[in-house]
Amino acid sequence: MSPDRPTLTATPHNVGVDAAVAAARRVVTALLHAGDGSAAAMAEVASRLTAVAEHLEEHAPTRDERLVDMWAGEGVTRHDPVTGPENAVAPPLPLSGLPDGSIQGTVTLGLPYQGPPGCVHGGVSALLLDHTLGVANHWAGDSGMTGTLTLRYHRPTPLFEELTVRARQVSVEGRKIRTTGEILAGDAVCVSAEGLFVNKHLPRPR
Ligand SMILES: CCCCCCCC/C=C\CCCCCCCC(=O)SCCNC(=O)CCNC(=O)[C@H](O)C(C)(C)COP(=O)(O)OP(=O)(O)OC[C@H]1O[C@@H](n2cnc3c(N)ncnc32)[C@H](O)[C@@H]1OP(=O)(O)O
Repeated sequence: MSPDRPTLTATPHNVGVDAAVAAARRVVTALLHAGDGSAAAMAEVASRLTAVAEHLEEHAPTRDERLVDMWAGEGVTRHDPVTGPENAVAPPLPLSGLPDGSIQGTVTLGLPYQGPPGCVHGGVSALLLDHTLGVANHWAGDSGMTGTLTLRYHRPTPLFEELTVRARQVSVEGRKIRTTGEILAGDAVCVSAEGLFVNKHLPRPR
């Protein structure tokens, strides 16, 4: 972590659940690449993956216990579907704070996130931006829940290329927080977002 660019998201460890999740992401991507015409022994793959899922389910804590754990301490940034090293659905997108108060991260998305041919699904872009705007609010000090998120899709967002996702808080008036952000490929803005967040926080599970 560089001192003028603090990391705002959990750093993945190469052991424990983080390593297993990294492997699971590879499996999801590899299955999509393989497709139905693959020469891989899919019945055996399915059986081995089912055995893994059953092993995990058998040893998991209760859902209530897990929710408490997720919402305590550093856990808060470990499970979300955008940055979370414990969440195989997350690309993941690491985010850092910049000296000007904005935040930024880079990510390259593959086939699991495809919408139009060779391009990122618009809902996936919305997910990345909603979360990044939310983290920008935390970083700025006033945060809340998304009330309205307005997106403009300027040009198709490419898969397989490094994207920059960035956001900044623009204003706070009473409980209303305005935040903006973009997804860029190189210097070109692919998607821009304007969010109206309302300062409200649901209680954390205990
Ligand atoms: C130091 C290091 C820091 C870094 C650490 C990082 C840690 C990061 C950790 C974690 C990051 C998390 C990032 C998460 C990002 C994802 C966020 C989400 O996905 S949130 C889920 C989706 N959103 C919902 O489910 C909301 C559902 N809606 C509601 O609950 C309510 O409708 C809510 C809260 C939006 C408003 O309800 P009310 O009752 O509290 O508010 P009322 O009193 O009605 O309105 C207050 C003012 O806001 C306006 N307002 C209300 N709702 C609005 C809306 N939907 N759109 C626009 N304005 C709205 C109203 O017009 C009013 O304005 P007037 O004061 O009259 O000027």
